[in-house]
This record gives sequence, structure tokens and C-alpha cells, in this order.
Amino acid sequence: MSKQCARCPQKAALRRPKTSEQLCKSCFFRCLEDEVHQTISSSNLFKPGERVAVAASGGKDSTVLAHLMTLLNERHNYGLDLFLLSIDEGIAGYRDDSLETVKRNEQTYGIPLKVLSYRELYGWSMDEIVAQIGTKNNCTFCGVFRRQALDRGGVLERANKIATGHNADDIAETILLNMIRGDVPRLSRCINIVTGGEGPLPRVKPFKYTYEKEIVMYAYFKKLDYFSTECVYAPFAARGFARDFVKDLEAARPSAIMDLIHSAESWTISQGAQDQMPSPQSCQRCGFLSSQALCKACILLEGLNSGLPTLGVGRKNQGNKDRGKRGGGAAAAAAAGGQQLGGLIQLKLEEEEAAPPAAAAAAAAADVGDSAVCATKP
Ligand SMILES: Nc1ncnc2c1ncn2[C@@H]1O[C@H](COP(=O)(O)OP(=O)(O)OP(=O)(O)O)[C@@H](O)[C@H]1O
Repeated sequence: MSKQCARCPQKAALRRPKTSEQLCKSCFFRCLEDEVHQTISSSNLFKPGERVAVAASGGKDSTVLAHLMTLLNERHNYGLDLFLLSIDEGIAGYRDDSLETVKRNEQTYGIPLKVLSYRELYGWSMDEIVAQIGTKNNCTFCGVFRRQALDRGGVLERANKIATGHNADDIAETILLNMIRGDVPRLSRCINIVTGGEGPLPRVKPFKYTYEKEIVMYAYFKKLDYFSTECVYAPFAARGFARDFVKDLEAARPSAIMDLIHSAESWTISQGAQDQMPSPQSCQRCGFLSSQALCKACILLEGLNSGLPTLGVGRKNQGNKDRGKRGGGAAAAAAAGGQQLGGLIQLKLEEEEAAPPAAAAAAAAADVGDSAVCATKP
């Protein structure tokens, strides 16, 4: 005999992964919606009148985000001007199909959609980049370019904020990854619900406390139109082991995800570690947010355009690999086609070589989100 819903006289239809409560579908919907509203209001994520870009990939998280942002905006009179912002990375058999989903959602939710592609912004699609560099570091390119492409789209569309579908599982994974890597400066930052607050276009995560399993259940029971295929390059991403570990922890102890986040929120990070985070500045070339004179996107693009594709990928040694292959720093770059570029490359390599390891790691990572490890995580 099935149990009664813990909140109403209806029969329970599911057990909530986050709390183990037995609920009927309607009570589950309402719980999840109220929790996301609570996150938004208690963290003051939005102000009335703001124009908000909902970063929409067509996947489960951002589809539920588009649905809930529309619903909560109406239900609680947030007064937001919402639109969907999609980045077409140019991955055949993956993003082209998921963008079709976003286009249908544009109709469903009645909010406009803006699509920007890597090809139009950078002159390269991800498929072309992978053809050039292989599958080893492609997630770095994808993550760096996507991060900036979202900023570019937001600025073009005069948005005040970008909302992404990063969920509690994503944040728990990032906490673990930063611990495993001993990256204390980023550990202090990865739990923030708002990032980039110092720049013109802050990013917010309304799903910071929402479990991935519950997002999937919500999408499934609400019969939302979302795209569920993994990126064709995902098996090559280095984040997988942390993801599996979080899933194992959750299976043994469902509260593990929230416990990890709450623990990380209560840590006090030493001033010394915080000081290792470079101050944000504008890239001298493109003007977008950067931690150094040139942003990571401009450095990666220079590498691609000049035949030194691993320039700026990963940490200190990667640049040296290229330099070794080509016979050395500025001379190699000049040989690859540009005195100016040679100077920039040399500058970058010298900066990396001069920096102590932790500072170099922080500098390399600061303007790329978590993309040195994986594409799109917080
Ligand atoms: N191509 C894209 N265009 C716009 N936003 C994106 C794109 N890719 C990722 N995002 C944003 O970044 C968030 C995290 O992306 P990630 O690739 O980790 O996907 P995910 O966890 O599978 O999310 P989703 O289910 O929404 O694809 C997404 O929820 C979305 O808000």
C-alpha cells in the first residue's frame, strides 16, 4: 500500500532525494519552487526592474531554471525582464540539437532568445578547435570561451545579471576538486552564490542549494522539454571522478551534498590565501573581465590563430611544452607569424615562471571559472 504524502492527504508519488520525505507530485513541485524562491529572496539575487539573462543550454538544469524563473517572476512579482541567452559552441550532434530545444522553450515561456556562436565571436567552432588540438584540453577552450561568450551576450543585450543552472551537486564537486588540488584561494570563491559582482555583469546561481536529482525529477514529472544527451567531448573531461565521488557520498548519506556546501560556507580562509587571488581588471585587448593584462580567452585565441594551440592551456608547464616544440619563446612565436604575439607569449611565460606555484595556479584559473578542469562549472 502506498504511503500518504507527508504534507497533504494525497498518496505519495515519490521520495525526495534531499530530505527523504514522501510527497505527492504537487507538494514536491511546491517544495522545490518555494526553496528556490527562498534562495533567491534570502540572498537578494535580483532587484525589481533588472534585465536578467537566463543562460540556457537546453539541458535539464537550465530548462528548469527558465521554467522556474518565469514562474517565480510572476508568482512573487520580482519585476524582472527575462530573456534566454544561448551559446552555440559548434558541436555537431550535440549543441545543434539542444538549441532546437531552447528555441521551443522560447515559445513555451514567451521570453525572447539570443543565440551567439563561438564561430561568430572567435572565428572557431569547438569541432574545428578539437580537430586542431585533439580531445585532451578541449574543455579548457570550451569553458573559457563560453564564460566570456555569456558575458558578451549579456553586454550586447544590456543585461544586468546572468543566471545559470549550476546546482548543489556542481558546487559540492567544485569544493572537493579545489580541496584535492589544494587550491585554497578558489575554495573561498567557489561557494559564492554571486560571482563577478565586481564587474558589470554578476552571475547568480538560484540552484545553489537544489539537488540535481530533484531538478531531474521536477523536469520529468512536469514533462518539461529538455535535451538530455551528454556533450560528445564530455568523456574527456577531468571532472568526472569528483562527480562520481559526490554521487557515491550522496548514495551513502543524502545530506552529504548540503553538508559539504554548509561546511565550506563556514570555513575561514586565511588572508594570505585570499591575497593570492588576482584583482579583476579589463583585458587590454578585448576589454572583458580578466585577472591579467590579457584575458585567458585572448591568449587561447592567439594560440589557436598562430599554430601554438596549447599556449595558455593548464598550468605553467603547458606553455613550456609549446615553446620546447617550437624552439623557444618569442623566437618561436615570431616564427609562427607575429612579433607582437611573440612579445605577448614571452610576457605570459615569464609571468608564469616567476610566480610561486599557488599564485600561478590562482592566476591561471582566476578568469576561467573552473574551466581548467572542466567546461562550465562554478
Ligand atoms: N551553451 C550554453 N549556452 C548558455 N548557457 C550555458 C551553455 N552551457 C552551459 N550553460 C549554463 O551553464 C550551466 C551549467 O552548465 P553545464 O554544462 O555544467 O551543464 P549541466 O549541469 O548539464 O546544465 P544543463 O542541464 O542546463 O545543460 C547551465 O545550467 C547553463 O545555465
